[in-house]
Amino acid sequence: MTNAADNVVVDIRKLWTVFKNTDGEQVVHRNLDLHIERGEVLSLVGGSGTGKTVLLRQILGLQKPTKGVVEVLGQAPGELSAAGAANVGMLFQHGALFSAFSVLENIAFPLRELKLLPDDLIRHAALVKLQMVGLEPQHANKSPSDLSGGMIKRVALARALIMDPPLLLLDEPTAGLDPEASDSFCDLLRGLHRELGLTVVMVTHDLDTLFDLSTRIAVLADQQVIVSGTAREVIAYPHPFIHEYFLGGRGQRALEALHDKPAPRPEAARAEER
Ligand SMILES: Nc1ncnc2c1ncn2[C@@H]1O[C@H](COP(=O)(O)OP(=O)(O)OP(=O)(O)O)[C@@H](O)[C@H]1O
Repeated sequence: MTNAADNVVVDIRKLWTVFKNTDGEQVVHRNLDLHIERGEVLSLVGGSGTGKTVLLRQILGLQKPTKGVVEVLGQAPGELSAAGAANVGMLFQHGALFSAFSVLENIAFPLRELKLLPDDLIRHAALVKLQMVGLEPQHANKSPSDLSGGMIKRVALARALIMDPPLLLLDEPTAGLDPEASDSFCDLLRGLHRELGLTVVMVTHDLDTLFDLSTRIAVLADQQVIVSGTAREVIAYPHPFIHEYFLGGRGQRALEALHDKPAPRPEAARAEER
């Protein structure tokens, strides 16, 4: 029988994040707990400055907690070996492609940096990922400047997936995309989550993306996760931020769309039913 703890991909316990600035100390996270299980698409929402991006950076190992524990698959992310760092893929908000590199060189970059595989294998792996994100082989030699916003996101996603990470972090995945490109990128993410059995942690301000992809939503306010659950559970929680965020005009419109379709569910739960 599988122990519930074996399924925990991200384990955050009693996390404190404190920055020293000109006005003194700023406490961003106070005793924050968050556990994310295999197969979840966990979305972080919260007001500006509540520490969503800092939390993603801590899961990626780019920033250390002031106090407390952040573990990915049982290890502190900052202490992972180069091969262990392959456990986490990150899609940055603006794609963050290298402009001097071709599409294929961008996708291959993390694998090339590892210096473990010969060039032809790296090229093959990058071409597989190009196809996986819905791009054609003829896009391989293009420069990022020749691509649309939607295509840049796809290339950045292919690069984030090049090492086959079990955990994918998404920072505003649909920001800057028009509604059609945004829907199509959500469809791609949903398909990859299902097919690859990924665990996903996402920060988004876009309510359509939030409701479309999340299996669980965690709300950051008052330096903590004040509630986490399905969209319906979170919206029912009495807190001024939640009221303003979800029940304002924008939230109401997204909610009406939500009522028309079934809630997304974790891939792990679906797999157990098979
Ligand atoms: N390296 C740093 N040094 C000092 N302060 C920082 C640092 N990184 C983040 N902060 C501060 O921590 C707070 C949380 O930042 P963060 O970027 O995580 O917010 P956020 O929830 O992602 O906000 P937004 O939704 O506006 O992007 C902000 O007040 C920010 O100025």
